[in-house]
Amino acid sequence: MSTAPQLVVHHDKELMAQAAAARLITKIVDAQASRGYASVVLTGGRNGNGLLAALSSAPARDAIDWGRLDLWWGDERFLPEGDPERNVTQAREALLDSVPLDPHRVHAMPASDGPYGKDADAAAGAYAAELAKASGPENHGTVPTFDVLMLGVGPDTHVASLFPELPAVRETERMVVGVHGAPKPPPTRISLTLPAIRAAREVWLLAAGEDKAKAAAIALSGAGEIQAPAAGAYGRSRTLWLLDAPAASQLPRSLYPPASP
Ligand SMILES: O=C1O[C@H](COP(=O)(O)O)[C@@H](O)[C@H](O)[C@H]1O
Repeated sequence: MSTAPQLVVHHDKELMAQAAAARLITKIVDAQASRGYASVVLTGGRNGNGLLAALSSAPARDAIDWGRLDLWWGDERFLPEGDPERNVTQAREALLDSVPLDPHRVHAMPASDGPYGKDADAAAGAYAAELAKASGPENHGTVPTFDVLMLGVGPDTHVASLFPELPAVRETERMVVGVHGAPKPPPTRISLTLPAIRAAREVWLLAAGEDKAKAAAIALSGAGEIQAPAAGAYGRSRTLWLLDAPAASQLPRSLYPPASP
């Protein structure tokens, strides 16, 4: 069942990143207190990396027990290990290299020079198997019930590597797929599918900057998920759109009324 999107609009992207980082710290600490561990799905892109950089400089970051945190990725650009355009490389630079994570709990998606070579579909299958292995009886299927799954929203409404109208956004069975012919470079990618995204307790969509305004307005105005993949991303218990004012500037007034005088 879909959860209705809730919106939080911050003044600018720096404030949005800091507030989202603080929100994430609280979620992780709460999950670790109640269950012993937390699981988070990271996103690439400017907004996702901005959040990680803000988390890196947040004084409260050490409230997290980094050794009991599982990290997964929503998508990856299928490039060689260490390529500066890989989402995991950027996440390592922004935060991961500076905190004491358990390497066994950092589940990066395969690289194009890894065990599956250039076969993105085989690499996607392997990641699906890794997710299935981590999914216990308390979960709902072949992916763990992530505490928080974050998604950057592209200017074309793509989320993860689910681009409008491409086969990956139509996938209903597989949890992870190889993506071919993506309109944003690189063309070959690996992505969680909408059914995998919807396994998360909370899905947070991050949209900052004027170039995201149209995408946010389309996705939040009843568009279909094939044409606007962001419209199909929701969590089991919460769907949260975290925006800055420029990204919220084209939202219908019913969703984001002007501030009271
Ligand atoms: O290529 C990607 O783009 C999206 C959005 O990135 P942004 O820079 O426009 O915020 C990102 O969410 C995705 O993970 C990434 O692979």
